[in-house]
Amino acid sequence: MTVHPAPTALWPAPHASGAVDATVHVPGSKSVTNRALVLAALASEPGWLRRPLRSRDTLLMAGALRAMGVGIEETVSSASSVSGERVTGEAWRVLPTDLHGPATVDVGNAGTVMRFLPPVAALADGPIRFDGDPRSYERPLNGVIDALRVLGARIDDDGRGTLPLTVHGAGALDGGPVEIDASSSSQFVSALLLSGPRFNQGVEVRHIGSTLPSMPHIRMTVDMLRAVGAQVDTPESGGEPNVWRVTPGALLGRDLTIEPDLSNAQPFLAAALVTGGKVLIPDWPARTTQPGDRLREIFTEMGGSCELTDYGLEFTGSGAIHGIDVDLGDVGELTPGIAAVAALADSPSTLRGVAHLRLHETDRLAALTKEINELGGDVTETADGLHIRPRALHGGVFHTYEDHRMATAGAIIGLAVEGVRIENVATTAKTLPDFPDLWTGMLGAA
Ligand SMILES: O=C(O)C1=C[C@@H](OP(=O)(O)O)[C@@H](O)[C@H](O)C1
Ligand SMILES: C=C(OP(=O)(O)O)C(=O)O
Repeated sequence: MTVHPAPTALWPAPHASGAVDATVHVPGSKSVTNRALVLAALASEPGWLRRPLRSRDTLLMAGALRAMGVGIEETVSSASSVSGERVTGEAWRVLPTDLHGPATVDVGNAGTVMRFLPPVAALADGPIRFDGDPRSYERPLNGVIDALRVLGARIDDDGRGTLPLTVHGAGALDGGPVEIDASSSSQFVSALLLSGPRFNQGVEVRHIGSTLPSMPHIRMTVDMLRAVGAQVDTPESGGEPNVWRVTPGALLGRDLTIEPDLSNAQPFLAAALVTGGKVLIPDWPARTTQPGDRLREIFTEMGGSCELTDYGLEFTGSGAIHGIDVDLGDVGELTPGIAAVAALADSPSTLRGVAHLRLHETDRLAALTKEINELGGDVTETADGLHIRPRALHGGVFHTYEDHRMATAGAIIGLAVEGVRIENVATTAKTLPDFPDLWTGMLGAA
């Protein structure tokens, strides 16, 4: 069993003594696993998730669905990997049921749980109370709460548009058309679409805000809905801009093998870039809606090169790291890792389009600025991102603010800067509990 440091412990981030050369098996995608759990729970027949991510966010999702009556059995099974190999791993069998309360849901600080489940709870029979970490009280939920009320749900909250709240499920929801401003989180749109097939009239979601972040995650929702038999009309399929329509209907139970989490592959690819080494990520999908796929292009522009084969993605650093000017609005969750690499580059970087990161696990723009600058860096916040002017950095404590991606960003810097100590590396358990072991394993292989 892996022993992780106590939450407040300082983890000495390993310094790379040479170029890394490693194969890293990255566990399943958080975003795919949590969507697959919701869709399987709403289906009209049992389904399978193979190689699901087992982390805090996905266990909270599974726990919440179980609390509403869904059966989720954890077994070990054999399945085909993306590259066609037979691999043995965990599998979850999901047994849908009539959802019911009373139940209490702990969302932790998982955006996917706090946004995707209130619409599910509206379909349950009985009260479902939602609560979570202190930070979950600060993350916006108004888009989901207001929309559900328009669609016919009864919700008790304290009027701030955040947790805690109770959804008084009536066993069914009218559904129909609704307008929302999803500029603070794409998860508002995904949440309403995922449960939409089970609403009496389906749902028509019209986004009326100025910007809409994380479009690949909305495409992931649409693709996964279609894969379980839902009919979804989107702007991309000839519909109106910013309007998504889901037709009411039963969902199929599927047998789904979960892709590796490409955003969690980021620190390992960054290690190849920073050390001028080589990292192979098996099972990188040839086609995916995961935002992490953009790393092939972004990290290539920053100095690396990559080759996608049937086996996976091989990423090679050249020894040089270049700055970048990039809009990350579509792929905001990649920002901390890109900022870390940019702080080590040979030219300045501008990261744009990510104002909504101030409402993520922590205010990521403030946290990255403070922590990189405390190591001697020169980062300034802009209205919608960061300016990063690389400078020689020194060791010190890198605080993580209970944000998994801050911890992995600090580890990237630690590869190149001696004496970086990460506060609470255990926070990576949100999506990648094995991070410390995978990281030292990668370096041990160097
Ligand atoms: O739907 C999803 O699975 C996610 C959507 C994005 O949220 P935002 O649109 O709130 O950034 C992303 O940052 C988050 O990590 C996962
Ligand atoms: C923003 C993130 O998570 P969440 O699903 O909690 O929004 C993230 O993982 O970077």
